[in-house]
Formats: sequence, C-alpha cells, structure tokens
Amino acid sequence: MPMQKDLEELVEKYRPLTREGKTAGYIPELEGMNPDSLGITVVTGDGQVYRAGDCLESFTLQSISKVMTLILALMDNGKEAVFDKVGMEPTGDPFNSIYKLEMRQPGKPLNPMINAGALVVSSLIEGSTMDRRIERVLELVRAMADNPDIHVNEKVYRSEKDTGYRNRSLAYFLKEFDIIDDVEETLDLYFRQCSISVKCLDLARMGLCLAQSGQNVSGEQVVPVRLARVVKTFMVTCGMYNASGEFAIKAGIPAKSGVSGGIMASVPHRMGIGVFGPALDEKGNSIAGFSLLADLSRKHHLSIF
Ligand SMILES: NC(=O)CC[C@H](N)C(=O)O
Repeated sequence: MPMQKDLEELVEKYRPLTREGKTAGYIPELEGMNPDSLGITVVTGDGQVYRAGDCLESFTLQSISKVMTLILALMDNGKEAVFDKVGMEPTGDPFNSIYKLEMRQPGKPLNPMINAGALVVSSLIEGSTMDRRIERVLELVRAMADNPDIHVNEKVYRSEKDTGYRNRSLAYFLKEFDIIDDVEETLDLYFRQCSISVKCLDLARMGLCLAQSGQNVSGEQVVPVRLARVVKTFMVTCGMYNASGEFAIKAGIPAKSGVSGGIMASVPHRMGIGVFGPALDEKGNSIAGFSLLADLSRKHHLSIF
C-alpha cells in the first residue's frame, strides 16, 4: 500500500473531526493555536520520509517531553533511585489529577507519564544550574531528532509559568511528602521542557530513534538500548493518558501525546511517526490524530500485538 497516498487520504478523512475538539484552554498560548490544523510525518528505518497536511507547523512538546526527561533521569540516577520515587502503573485518571496524591495511594506518583510523576522525574535531572539542566534536556531531544536547531518557545514557557496553578499544587503536595525538594526550580524546569518547540519531522525522528532501540537517523546510539525499551513500555501503558488502553487496542503502537496536539509514535524496527492536530478530545489527546493513527495502523499492520 503506498504510504504517501494513504497519508494524504487519511488527513483529508480526519480533518473534519478537528471541529469536534478544542485547543488546550488552560494554557493561554496553546488556546490560540489553529484548531483546524492536522499534519503527519512518517520516517522509516530505511530513510524514507512521507508527509501530509500541516506538517511544517511548529508546536511544543508538552507531555511528550516526559519521555526524554525520564530517559535522562534514568541515565543520571539509575532505575532503582528513580522508581523508588515514582511508580510504574497506569492511573486511569486524567494526566493532571491530584486525587491519588491527596489520598496518598500509594503516596508517590503512580507513573512518570502523569504530571505528578513527571515533576518528580524533572527534579532528578542533574546539572549545576537551571540553564545547564534544561540544556541537557535539549541536547537529548536534539540528538534523538538529529536536529541541532531545537529550542524552547519562550512565549509558551511564560504562559504556562504564569498560569500553571494545578502543576504548582501537585508540586507542593510532593514537597509535603518529601518526594521533591525545590518546588519552584522543579516547576521551572518542567515548564521549560514542555515548551520545547518541534515539528512533525522531529517527532517522527525521535519515534524512529526509540523504534531503533536508541539509534538516531544518523546511526548514533543516543539512548541506551535498555532505556529505549523502558520508555516504549511506558508509552504503551501510559502514553495516551487515560486513553492508553483504548489506543493500545485501536492502534497498538507505543505513543506519547501532548496537549499541544502532538503525538510521537514508535513502531519497533520499522518507523517513527509524528502527528500534529491541536484540537483535543476530552482526555487531552489530539482528536483527529488519535483516529488517524488508529486507521493508519490498521491499513499498514503496525500494531505490535
Ligand atoms: N498533557 C500534557 O501535555 C500536559 C503538559 C502541560 N504542560 C501541563 O503540565 O499541564
């Protein structure tokens, strides 16, 4: 089946679905994105690139950054120290829920893909200054995407820093339980990592890097093999928030979404996929991106199951 033609048809098929979603209203800079946008880029292991729709637009990583910070935290501290502070289980709750923290079930965030868990992970990233710490996250993102021109979008960062009330509450809960230490610094790093600006091609290449067990498109081993496996597993169980089970059944591809409407998908040994569609469903996933990926997976037999 010709990939290029399929991608073009799928973008046209699912673009009307964008009208049933909404951009992320709680971050002012994201609310203003064009809700009709929908784009996709696929990069295969043998170097083919296919694109369709609005794939040249820039957008921020948001929760997709949780994958990269988890890799770094594991590289810096090892599995035991990281998973002593954050669990490995899906929650079934929204990504920004405070409920299980308040109920102290089990007293530490359930996994690194929800906001509470990602805050813990960010607090574990090493570096003598804030600039050095965010630079290390950027270096990993650039290496995985093989693109040295990736930067933080300062406007989105400011916007989220000024309004991130829920994240601030989560961070103070974690501080009360001694799971993180410096609240404001942790939040600052978290808001910056969420504001890293990319395009669909970058997401596709990062997805391919994980699909190739940590090797980027230039063949460099930029993520240790065992950590590529760990994060792909989290992408399956928790990558699409509390729709991860449904996505596993409908698409069956390790994937991570963000509230900017990006989805990074990784088809082991075959391809990386980057999707952008900022109109979100009620769980915070790109409404059209979700269905488009499920359809593409059916057509091209991409499910890992
Ligand atoms: N799901 C997301 O993409 C959430 C990221 C966003 N920056 C937040 O913390 O709310």
